Amino acid sequence: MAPRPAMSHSSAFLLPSPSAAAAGADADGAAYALLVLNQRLPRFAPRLWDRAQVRVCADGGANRVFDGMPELFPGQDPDEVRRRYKPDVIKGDLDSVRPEVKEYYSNMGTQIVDESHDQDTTDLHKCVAFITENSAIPNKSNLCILALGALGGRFDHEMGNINVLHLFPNNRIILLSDDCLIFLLPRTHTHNIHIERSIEGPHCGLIPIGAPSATTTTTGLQWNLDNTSMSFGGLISTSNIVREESTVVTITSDSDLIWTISLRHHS
Ligand SMILES: Nc1ncnc2c1ncn2[C@@H]1O[C@H](COP(=O)(O)OP(=O)(O)OP(=O)(O)O)[C@@H](O)[C@H]1O
Ligand SMILES: Cc1ncc(C[n+]2csc(CCO)c2C)c(N)n1
Repeated sequence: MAPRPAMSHSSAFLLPSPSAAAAGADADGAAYALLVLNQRLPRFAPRLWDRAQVRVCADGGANRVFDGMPELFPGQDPDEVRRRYKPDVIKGDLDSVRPEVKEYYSNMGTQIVDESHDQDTTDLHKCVAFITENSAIPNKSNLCILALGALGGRFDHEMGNINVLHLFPNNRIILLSDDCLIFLLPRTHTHNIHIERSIEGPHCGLIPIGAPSATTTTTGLQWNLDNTSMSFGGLISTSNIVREESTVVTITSDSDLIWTISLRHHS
């Protein structure tokens, strides 16, 4: 295979360290946009909210912020918590956000974008397009979109969410739940995935969802691939494990692949 440029990946945005918490950017210069979907908020939602430079709710995701943020701070006044976590934008076909939630945030200055005329793209798709097309968002070339609540729910929604990764292969988008994260590894690059052992692993998978792969090569895994082909109906790499001594997993493939890794529950 022709040599290809390297792309680095890190889940350091999930670390509880205060040094990573400088609003909007981390040590590598990555900037974050937070996208809240219509599923229960993961426990680390407030941490990611504080680190993001823009916060967008996909339709019913606004209900989850309204109801869920106060639940994550049980000793505190719910309205005070809600004022701290005000979305910048609520966007979608707006058939799931409750009227009183829409009004509450609208009165606080949240931008409400009604796209109910478009019944051919999902709310996640609409929100990713909004972020990538919005010229007011700085650091776009380093921007990583973190989508909360994208996994572990209805299977059609999950597949729609994974399709969005394939629709925007040139944007960094990470789908998250309480249990795992996933992102796309474009075939144009070789990938160096830095493993944050305190928060992720060891279980992982490498899956050719969009198209079969004729050749994939990895290092750092218990079951590495060595110029191996993968396809549905043949081999796909599930229930793999990051080797104990590996700080980096490397992956090169002729096809776009999905990388997934488990999240640890104490983080
Ligand atoms: N159960 C779920 N599993 C995974 N993702 C979900 C789930 N529910 C919602 N989402 C995500 O949150 C976004 C907003 O959800 P919402 O329920 O507001 O959408 P919706 O378009 O009204 O869904 P539908 O009409 O298909 O039920 C969806 O586009 C999807 O990306
Ligand atoms: C072939 C086909 N299948 C399903 C839908 C329905 N759909 C897809 S995205 C969406 C919006 C959800 O907020 C809806 C209703 C369609 N349009 N075309």
